[in-house]
Amino acid sequence: MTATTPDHVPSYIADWPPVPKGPLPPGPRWPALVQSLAFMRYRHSFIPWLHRKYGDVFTVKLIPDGRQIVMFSRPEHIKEIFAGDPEVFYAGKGNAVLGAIMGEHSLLLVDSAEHKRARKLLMPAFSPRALKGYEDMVVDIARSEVESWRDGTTFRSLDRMNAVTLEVIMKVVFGLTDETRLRELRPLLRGVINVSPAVLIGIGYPWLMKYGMWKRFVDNRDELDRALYRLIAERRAEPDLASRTDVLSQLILVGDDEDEVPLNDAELRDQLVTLLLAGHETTATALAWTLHELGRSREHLARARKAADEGDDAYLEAVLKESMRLHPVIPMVVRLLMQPATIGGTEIPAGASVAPSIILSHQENFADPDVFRPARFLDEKVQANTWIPFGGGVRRCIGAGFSLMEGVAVLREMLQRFDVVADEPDVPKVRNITSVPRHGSRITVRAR
Ligand code: HEM
Repeated sequence: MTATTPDHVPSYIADWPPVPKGPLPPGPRWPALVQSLAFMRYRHSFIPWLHRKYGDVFTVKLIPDGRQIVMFSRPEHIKEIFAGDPEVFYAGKGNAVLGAIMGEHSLLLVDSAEHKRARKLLMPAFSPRALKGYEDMVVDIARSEVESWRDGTTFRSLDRMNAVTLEVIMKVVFGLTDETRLRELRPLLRGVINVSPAVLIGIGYPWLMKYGMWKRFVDNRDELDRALYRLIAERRAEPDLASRTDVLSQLILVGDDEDEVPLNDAELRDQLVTLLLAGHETTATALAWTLHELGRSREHLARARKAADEGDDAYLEAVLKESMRLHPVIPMVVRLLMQPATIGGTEIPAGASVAPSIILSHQENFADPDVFRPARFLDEKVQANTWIPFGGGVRRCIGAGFSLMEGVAVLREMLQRFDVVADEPDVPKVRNITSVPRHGSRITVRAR
């Protein structure tokens, strides 16, 4: 906390522009705390309700300081936001609450020149060529998961998909193969992943860190950091570094042959934790929703099974995309305005945020929005800036291609061996920032 920050203001918003006072698009007049609770807990009904009541552009006010977020859902508005000047449309500042976990260098948290540099250094590890290099490892992980399943068993697919995507992060992103190391890291990583919103909000008040769940969080994070710094030092010393195909090895090498300062240890640590938190539960959730949809329809299952048998990855990718449309994992994308900006003819003052609503865009901009129809991503032209599960512009999810590659590999391995049945409908529940299936997307698997 800075010397001038009063005690009741969390440190992560201390350097934000002041909360604007001028007129903004309409929205509820309730206290910020009430709006925040509705927004966080009931977003799948609250946001469509706001849209029905106030129209295409509306404003909500959130804690801790009653700051306004102006929500948009029309493609032409979303386009303007994604194309906005990154010096004005900040994405990182809005994620500052995650700083205590992800670290100050995290790609998700930085803006401006720092973001440009980090993004440039990380991009090669997510290029189509790099993704091809990871695929065999992902297939092995998916295969060994599926081989552990028994005919006729019923389980929460979300839990199994979380286990798969955590293995993928540890082996493909961190490049760990040694079972002892994996055993050491797994609980530390889970401790960071399972951090509760109360811990996150409390992190803005450093004096709290000596107590209870905050102390446990800080101790776990510090132990994880020590393990990660050891891993980075060992990897730097690996004689076969240049030929390794994991993400960490590529991040260590990048910049070496260019006019760019390579990532230092603290930056590498922050990007590893960021990739873990941004890539693990999101992909698992998307897969769990996909299994839910396939499990509910014999017709879609049969078509996807055929695609798995024939190696028709394009169809499996369309299944994933349609599932992510119908069940957005992340509800919205936020940009904090550092200067006033005009979106769709409305001037929004500096200090407010603008946010394309993924939930609304995926409903309002598609025909028969409640129907699960993967073919819309193959036979029909999807209009730009309507399907936005990965955000857009210079901040678009760097792991989008990675997660689709991973999702297709898991579906292919699974569907070649098992059919899935989902007996009960599932509904979204908010878990931190992701919208997971409330009942974990329970499925029964039947050997083919
Ligand atoms: C279904 C899976 C995923 C979903 C739905 C998802 C969604 C998103 C969204 C909405 C954003 C913000 C984009 C914006 O502000 O415009 C984002 C950013 C990001 N995602 Fe993902 N993501 C997924 C998987 C992954 C994976 C697998 C990784 C890495 C292994 C990853 C790493 C990141 C990073 C580092 C950013 C920050 C990018 C930046 O600010 O430049 N994500 N993701």
